[in-house]
Amino acid sequence: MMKSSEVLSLKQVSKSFPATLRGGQPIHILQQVDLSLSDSTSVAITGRSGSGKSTLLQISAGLLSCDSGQVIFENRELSTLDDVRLSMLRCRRMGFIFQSSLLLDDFNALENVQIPAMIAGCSEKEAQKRALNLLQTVGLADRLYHTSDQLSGGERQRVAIARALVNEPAVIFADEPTGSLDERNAQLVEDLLLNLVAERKVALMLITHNNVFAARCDFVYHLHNRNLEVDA
Ligand SMILES: Nc1ncnc2c1ncn2[C@@H]1O[C@H](COP(=O)(O)OP(=O)(O)OP(=O)(O)O)[C@@H](O)[C@H]1O
Repeated sequence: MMKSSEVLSLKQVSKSFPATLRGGQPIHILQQVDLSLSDSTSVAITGRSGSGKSTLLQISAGLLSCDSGQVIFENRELSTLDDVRLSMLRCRRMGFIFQSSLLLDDFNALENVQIPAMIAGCSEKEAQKRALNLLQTVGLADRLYHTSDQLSGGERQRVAIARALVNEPAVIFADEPTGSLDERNAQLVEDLLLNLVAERKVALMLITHNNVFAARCDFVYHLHNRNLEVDA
């Protein structure tokens, strides 16, 4: 078996949000959280609504800063990077999938996948080649020229998966990727994501309320009382 290497590591990460009401107390969301994520590995984070799952994902991706602790991504501590470097790192090394696919309305499926590759520095030809290949992988070879409004919810989410992979990221952050899908499409997206982790040696951080999907991941953590507990 091939040895996997660490892609992302959180060390003693804490985060509070300031009180929104005058005189109120800050809300402590995360307290000294440790987490490690390696390539070809999937980690699911579950927890009740408001427990801090999305906050944890945003901190892991450098979209939000933590109050204390370290977030180390491919040997770089995110807090040491300026906004431009952080954006380039996100664009080139991280893929994102959210509950809603967030496709660009004025562009077709092929362009939606191709554009992030061009932003990352690929030539138009190379970007199109990658996009075509990925859209075939997610079963959308016959939907290349459909715009967002001409695609079903499940198809849009599969375009979002192809888009997340186009720059060959080290990690995919998926926040409730099946949350708005019916059972059949959710199953399709689950299978696709987990197969891609194995095939493309990518790491997956999955936030989900779906315990069955979570249980298919290599590790399952439950966010409770501001920290991660191993799900028994
Ligand atoms: N910018 C902010 N300012 C103040 N409070 C915030 C902010 N962002 C999130 N929160 C609060 O932090 C808590 C955790 O939010 P978060 O979105 O991380 O939870 P979650 O576990 O992902 O929830 P859900 O499952 O409902 O999506 C919530 O109580 C939320 O109201």
